Amino acid sequence: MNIETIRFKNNRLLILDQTLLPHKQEYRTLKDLSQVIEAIKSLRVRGAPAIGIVAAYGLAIHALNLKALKKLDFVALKNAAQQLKQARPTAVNLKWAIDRQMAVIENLQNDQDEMVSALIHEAKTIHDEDRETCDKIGSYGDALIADGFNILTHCNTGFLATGGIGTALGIVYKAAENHKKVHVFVDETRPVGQGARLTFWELNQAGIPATLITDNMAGSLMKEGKVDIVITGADRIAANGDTANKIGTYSLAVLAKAHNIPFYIAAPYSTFDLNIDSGQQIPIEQRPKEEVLQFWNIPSNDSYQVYNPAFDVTPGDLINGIITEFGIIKKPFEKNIINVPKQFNKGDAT
Ligand SMILES: CSC[C@H]1O[C@H](OP(=O)(O)O)[C@H](O)[C@@H]1O
Repeated sequence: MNIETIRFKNNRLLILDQTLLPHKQEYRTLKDLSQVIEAIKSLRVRGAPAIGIVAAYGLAIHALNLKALKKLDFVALKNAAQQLKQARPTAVNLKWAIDRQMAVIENLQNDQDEMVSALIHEAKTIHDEDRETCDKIGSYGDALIADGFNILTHCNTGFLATGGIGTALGIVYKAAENHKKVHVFVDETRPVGQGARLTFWELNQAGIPATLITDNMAGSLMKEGKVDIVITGADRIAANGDTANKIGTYSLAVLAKAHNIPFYIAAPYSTFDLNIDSGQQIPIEQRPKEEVLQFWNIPSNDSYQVYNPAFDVTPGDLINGIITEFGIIKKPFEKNIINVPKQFNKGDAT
């Protein structure tokens, strides 16, 4: 796939504007901090790893702009970092990437040029690492995919959501690359339609067989025995394996359990938040009511009640395993998640 989701060249940050897909492929230059924050909030760029990467570049762009105005100092960058972290509360990759950026300039506060080049370099490193991480997740996850499998997935977890081939969808790409005949049931993923607009588009671009379904069809497909495995992405994973992901993921996990279908999460280790013990502590983003109303062309009204959480939390006991760049983490998650970097050497997928 040679479509670039995020491009940083000659100190310019461009993103493929995902709010226009699949109808238009248009790049948008993000020239300053407010444009980066707007792009993240409005889902022009979205997907846990992708928003972390763009936020990291965004802080570097902000440092360049401040330097040109002779206003660059550590405190100004700390304020900007806080604003970026608040752009979307659930995906921990955003906080993780920004904290990484702030850590690299912690001891460079007296040298503006050093701070700028360190921020640019670290953002590029985060981007390159994610590209490699996606490849590893794809390879480990491919071990779960048999020839002829029907895979059901939710939301978008492909190259549009990451710095590489993707997480859950990256596994589909790897399986296809390894000449496995796979087919994907794509949940449309209301209300924003990341599945219908983005995943369905990615898979058709790649020539991988895909069938678009509405979210309420998943259960009957499973009952008819048409789904071999469910794999989704994640936005934040607690130390006990409880996982926040796009709204509707929990329903899929319950349905998969009821039909004895394997349910896996695919995510980079940067999506784990070991500061929280369980999913109850994961902040869930509440999004504007208009996202639901506009689908039916219902004009917004202050008196209308609309419930629109962007994510839900799937308890670890409904998850068969978590596919990461270190391998597939199995239960007991409480024990195995914290030991991941030590426990898994390359190729130790279990
Ligand atoms: C690899 S992307 C992870 C995650 O991000 C998406 O959320 P959003 O489209 O709101 O950014 C979705 O939950 C994906 O599973």
